[in-house]
Amino acid sequence: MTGPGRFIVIDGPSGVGKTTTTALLCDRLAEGGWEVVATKEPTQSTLGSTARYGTDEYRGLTLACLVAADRYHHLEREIRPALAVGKVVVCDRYLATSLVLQRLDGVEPDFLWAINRHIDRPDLTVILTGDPASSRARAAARGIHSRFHRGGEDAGRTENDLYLRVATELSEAGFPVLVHDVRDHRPEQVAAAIFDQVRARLP
Ligand SMILES: Nc1ncnc2c1ncn2[C@@H]1O[C@H](COP(=O)(O)OP(=O)(O)O)[C@@H](O)[C@H]1O
Ligand SMILES: Cc1cn([C@H]2C[C@H](O)[C@@H](COP(=O)(O)OP(=O)(O)O)O2)c(=O)[nH]c1=O
Repeated sequence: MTGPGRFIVIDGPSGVGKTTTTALLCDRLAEGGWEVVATKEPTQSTLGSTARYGTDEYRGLTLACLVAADRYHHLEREIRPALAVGKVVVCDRYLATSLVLQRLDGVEPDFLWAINRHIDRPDLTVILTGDPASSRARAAARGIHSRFHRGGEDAGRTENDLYLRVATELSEAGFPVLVHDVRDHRPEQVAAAIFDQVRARLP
């Protein structure tokens, strides 16, 4: 339960279109009269910036705990207060990112679940998947600051496959999950498809 508001997460591989989709989805929700908060992880706090720009310095268990700490801070300071007053919170990256990237970093899933045990369960987690070559190329064109996203198409395929596995894992843990393959669809088409699913969960 997340209070009177609704908590929606958009997650998936780097370059797949999370940020673009989040913005378009928020526009549609706002047009529909909902009060919307668009947010992302890592956050812009000191903890979040350290995680986002520190993936060469911080690794494995250290990075896993850092992003989990940023997540709890995010929940306390931003997400829960917005949900408490009935807003729709749309968050770009959340638990699924940790289950994928920290696992690629050698951290055991049990540990990841344990340190994330007290986070809020989103009303819907949307996992975007797509052609790994396209996603990696878009991420590269935009500029890459993360150690996890420097690999080429093969690394992109591994990341994409792991998101599919994590989608199943989240479902089995009781998280409502929607997997959406972006294919060669335009961002507006992706947002429209997701909007219908999100709207069905709104008050
Ligand atoms: N469906 C799409 N088709 C073509 N280009 C896209 C699509 N979605 C996003 N892009 C472009 O790809 C790049 C990465 O998108 P972005 O939303 O930042 O991805 P992410 O947040 O998942 O890393 C951006 O330049 C964006 O304009
Ligand atoms: C939320 C999160 C981020 N991170 C780190 C590593 C990621 O590469 C980075 C995400 O940075 P970000 O700038 O969001 O990447 P992109 O623009 O490609 O979506 O933050 C984790 O390692 N685990 C997490 O759970």
